[in-house]
Amino acid sequence: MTATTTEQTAAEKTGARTPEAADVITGARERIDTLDDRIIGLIQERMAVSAVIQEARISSGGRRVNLSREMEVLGHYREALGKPGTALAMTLLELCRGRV
Ligand SMILES: O=C(O)C(=O)C[C@]1(C(=O)O)C=C[C@@H](O)C=C1
Repeated sequence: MTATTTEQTAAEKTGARTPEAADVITGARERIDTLDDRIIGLIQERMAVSAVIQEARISSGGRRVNLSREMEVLGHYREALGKPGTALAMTLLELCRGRV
């Protein structure tokens, strides 16, 4: 690429060394972008449901956080995804807690 142009070839964008590999990667990246949009939508839906629970608990006089339930959620993700699942669940709980 020269200093005067910002256009990249498919191979440069994907890191592939052949046009065939570049096509595979470009198609798979589109699927990943679609999956990421769905995952983000599901996370936003989870945040809204979690807010309903926390609101009900707080307005009934309870606490926002329920640690025993958080342990169940962490265990669920760890069983499905291993150690990184725990980190993912902690991030999800951080996103979901304290929005009420
Ligand atoms: O299940 C609950 O009791 C919730 O409040 C939901 C939730 C969650 O987002 O999973 C959020 C906060 C609590 O500390 C525990 C879990």
